[in-house]
Amino acid sequence: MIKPIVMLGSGGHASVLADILLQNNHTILAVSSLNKSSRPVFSDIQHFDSNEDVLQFSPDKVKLVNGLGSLPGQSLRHELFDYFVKSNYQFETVISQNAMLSPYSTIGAGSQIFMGAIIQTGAVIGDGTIINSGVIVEHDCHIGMHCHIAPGATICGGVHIGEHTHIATGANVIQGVSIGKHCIVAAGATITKNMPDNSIAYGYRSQIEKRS
Ligand SMILES: CC(=O)SCCNC(=O)CCNC(=O)[C@H](O)C(C)(C)COP(=O)(O)OP(=O)(O)OC[C@H]1O[C@@H](n2cnc3c(N)ncnc32)[C@H](O)[C@@H]1OP(=O)(O)O
Repeated sequence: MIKPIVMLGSGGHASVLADILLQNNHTILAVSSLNKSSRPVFSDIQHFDSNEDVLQFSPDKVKLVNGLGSLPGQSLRHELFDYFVKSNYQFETVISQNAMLSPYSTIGAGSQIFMGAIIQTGAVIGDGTIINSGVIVEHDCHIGMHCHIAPGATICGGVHIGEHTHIATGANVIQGVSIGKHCIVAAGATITKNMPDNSIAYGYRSQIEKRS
């Protein structure tokens, strides 16, 4: 049975998710966010102003969708994920009908694959990771949990990316590179060398630095 959805958050990221869910014929029972959204996609959906209100829905009866966006240095998104998983909730995996996924790719629980994304054969996407609009994840890439691959980034074949790493919009990562955990690849950067955990890289001929 397809369980109805409770959405956490109602900002821009949540609205894209709601759009995909409705196109995929899901029912969104409620949205939880501090302020009631004026976005049309949420207009007919019940609103709660606290995440505590979500607990009134039994974990057996609903699935959650993590509608919080993710930018470098922010941790609320995965903290919320961990809090609700500890309370026995499951997060729905959201995949746009307009994404192209190889049947030989593996998509982790609660991950989100947006319009125009391409995920090739042998690729593995970790739990809770966002593959945003127009991202290319080439064959045999391994992307860890709670990463965000932002719009238009290209990850070439066989790349490994550790958990909680942000690959910003328009970045390019060449084939075979390893990027550690908690890294940031800045918007438009080109990565040609391995990056250690907790490092950041900027620019066309990317300088890799320790994160402060
Ligand atoms: C649907 C959606 O919208 S999802 C959102 C997707 N968005 C992203 O992925 C963007 C993520 N953010 C980035 O990539 C940012 O560039 C970051 C986080 C890496 C850097 O941000 P900050 O550390 O705040 O840099 P800040 O804005 O303070 O700039 C510091 C300097 O670096 C420069 N700089 C910042 N980002 C970059 C970049 N990507 N490439 C080159 N230079 C940069 C700035 O111009 C500035 O230079 P200046 O000192 O000469 O003026």
